[in-house]
Amino acid sequence: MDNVDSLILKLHDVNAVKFGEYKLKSGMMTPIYIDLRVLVSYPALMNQIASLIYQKLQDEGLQFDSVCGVPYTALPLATIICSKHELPMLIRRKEAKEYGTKRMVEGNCRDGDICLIIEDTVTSGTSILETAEVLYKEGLKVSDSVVLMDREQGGVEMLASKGIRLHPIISMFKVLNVLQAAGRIDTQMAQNVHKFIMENNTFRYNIENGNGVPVPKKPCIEHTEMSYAKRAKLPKIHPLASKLMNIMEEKQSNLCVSADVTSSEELLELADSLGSKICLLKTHVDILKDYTSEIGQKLQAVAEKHNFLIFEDRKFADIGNTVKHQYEGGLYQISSWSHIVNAHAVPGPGVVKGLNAVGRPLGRGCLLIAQMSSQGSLATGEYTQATLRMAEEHSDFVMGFICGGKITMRPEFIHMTPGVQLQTPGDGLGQQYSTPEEVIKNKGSDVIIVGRGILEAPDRLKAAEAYRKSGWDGYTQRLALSQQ
Ligand SMILES: O=c1ccn([C@@H]2O[C@H](COP(=O)(O)O)[C@@H](O)[C@H]2O)c(=O)[nH]1
Repeated sequence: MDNVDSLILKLHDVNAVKFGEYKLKSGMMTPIYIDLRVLVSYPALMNQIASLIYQKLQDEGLQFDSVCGVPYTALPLATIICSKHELPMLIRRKEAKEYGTKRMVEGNCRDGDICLIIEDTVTSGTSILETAEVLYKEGLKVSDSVVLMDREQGGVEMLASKGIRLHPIISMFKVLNVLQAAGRIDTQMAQNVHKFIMENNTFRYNIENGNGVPVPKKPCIEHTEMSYAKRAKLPKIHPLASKLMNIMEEKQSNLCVSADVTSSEELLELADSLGSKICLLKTHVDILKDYTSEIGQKLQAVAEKHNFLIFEDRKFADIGNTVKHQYEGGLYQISSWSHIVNAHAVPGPGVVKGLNAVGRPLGRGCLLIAQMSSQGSLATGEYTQATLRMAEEHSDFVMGFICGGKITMRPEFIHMTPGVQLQTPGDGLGQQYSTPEEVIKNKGSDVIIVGRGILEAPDRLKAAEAYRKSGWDGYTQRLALSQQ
């Protein structure tokens, strides 16, 4: 068990994480409450948390002149860190003294100094912002803040809109997964809390200017549709998802061609001839009868020429150590040429950790298979929900999903849907088809994955254009509908 997992269990033991009906600072009722004020009674826990926070600011390479803990819970944590590592500390007063200097900040500081803010729990981010505003009045700058628990309800986005990067250590989804895995809460409870978090974001994006406006008093449950271009700029988006969304907007294409051909020559020819119509090319490299190691490099050159990304549909599904080898080595050396790969969630988070170890240093991304297009697929219901939680916990590498339609309201994740054809309902082998309009406009997916609808057409280029147009029309209509 890693450090964070054991900490979550200890926090649950001391009642710092509780389930029930509680009221937040904003007035919002919540089924999960994080109460870290009890920590002062547990010095060993205080030290463990202070070490984790210090580790985080080291890992992120944060530069600062002083540290300030948001009063009151984070104050002793900041004190432990500053005392142990001999860092200058500032104390923000909550109320001015009636006498003496009447300063709101205690400690020595110079104009222009950078102050790092430490917080215990973030919901909307307003407590950190209030502290930053007091520090600004003293001439200090605040660019970063580290928080132990992020309730994932819009704090990161709200602070980013005010120029403060928030670095969370533990997400609410991590808490739910660890407690569920340890049998401390049941699936029903995990699902209820998950749903509450997803539906109660305190930050609403302003469609007009792409900036956000905090709405701390009123939960935002009506999720407005954002353009791919706006989503590409979100602070928590995976860099590859951002790149893909920019490509989609630029080429007006949400079409991924599934290049299920068996000769390398045909694969390269297909990539080159359809390149201008697509945002993504999906491969099954193991069906090529004549694969050689140059194919990957040649495909990359075509991808650069036409500005699309490559997605090897490898569907990894083994333990972390094995998928690491499968991704990096063997005949295909997939990590060296494919921007995106996908994985089943069935082995548990180890599969993502293994792929992450190879792919993240190379700037690669991963899609989790949350649902499948084939008849009788077992990837439904609780499995899909658990996949979603796994993605949320590993969003530094997981950029989205293979799914039948939108499965999360989080705009950072990209949804890609296979089983798309304009005419046929199925292929007699279990494949089930929907139209681009159904998938993009009605079901809220982002990318259509089309294989035989294009490959078996008499004129592949003409067919690709028909699918591109149909997918793009679905998207523009969806945007228009959400703004009515
Ligand atoms: O659920 C899934 C996951 C992946 N696929 C893949 O997409 C293409 C679909 O090809 P069509 O010719 O358009 O049916 C194919 O490569 C599958 O392996 C899927 O269909 N469903």
